[in-house]
Amino acid sequence: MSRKKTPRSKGGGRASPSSALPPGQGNGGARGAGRRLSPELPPNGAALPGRPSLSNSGEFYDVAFKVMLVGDSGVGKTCLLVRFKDGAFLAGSFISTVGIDFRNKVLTVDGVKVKLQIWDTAGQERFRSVTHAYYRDAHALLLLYDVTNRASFDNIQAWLTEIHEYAQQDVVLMLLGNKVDSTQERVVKREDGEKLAKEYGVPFMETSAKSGLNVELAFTAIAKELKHRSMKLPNEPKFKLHDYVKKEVRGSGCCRS
Ligand SMILES: Nc1nc2c(ncn2[C@@H]2O[C@H](COP(=O)(O)OP(=O)(O)OP(=O)(O)O)[C@@H](O)[C@H]2O)c(=O)[nH]1
Repeated sequence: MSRKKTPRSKGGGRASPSSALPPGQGNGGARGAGRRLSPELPPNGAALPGRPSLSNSGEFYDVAFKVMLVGDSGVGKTCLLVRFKDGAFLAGSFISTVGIDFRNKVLTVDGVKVKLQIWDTAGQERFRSVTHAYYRDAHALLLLYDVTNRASFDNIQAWLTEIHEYAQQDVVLMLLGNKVDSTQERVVKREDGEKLAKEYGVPFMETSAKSGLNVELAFTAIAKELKHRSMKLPNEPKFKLHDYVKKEVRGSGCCRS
């Protein structure tokens, strides 16, 4: 993914929220004005039962969901996505996202191929009107703050207000405190994040796009929840996202990076 994320430079046009791509052509950013997303992502996220689709990376998937990364500028949304998608960390000078961009990744969840179409939004205020339009189609939102930036944590309430205003009522939401590798610069305690998450009833974990801590877990947990919601078998026990996160989450500890 290019660090300079302008709608034009990413491939010739910002994707419209109501625009669309044919099944299996969604990878690689908000390209191709006029192509629509909706056929690929039905409202409940499920693909047609028994008819796996083929993503443009050549991978088959059974269900597809749209996930959005939101939070203040600089909290690490792009880096989190790049870490998850490519296993790499974007170090160096910070170039802010312009508008919105996306990447696809197919995960196997309990034997089911789940495609996540992950939208990376610009955190800067001036792009809010662009990103608001995308909330309504999102099945899940990962809301990030930066543990080294108090303001990004204080702004979480405002983000939640925005989410309640623009996203679907049943959207899957998770709060992430990113950059926990920066132990010296940390100003937001883990307990503060936990308390806020509890107050709003959302699952919480701390992450590091730099070290990779809990990055895979955050996306896997979301994928599991969405898959269980859309494909629950009659006798299957209900998947409990909060419990799963609590059980699986790894602390940053002193030396894990
Ligand atoms: N130490 C550390 N730095 C990080 C981490 N994640 C991101 N960064 C750095 O933080 C800066 C901002 O990261 P981005 O991923 O571009 O932030 P963003 O949230 O996408 O910002 P916008 O595009 O403006 O919304 C970059 O310099 C990254 O290298 C992390 O986990 N640890």
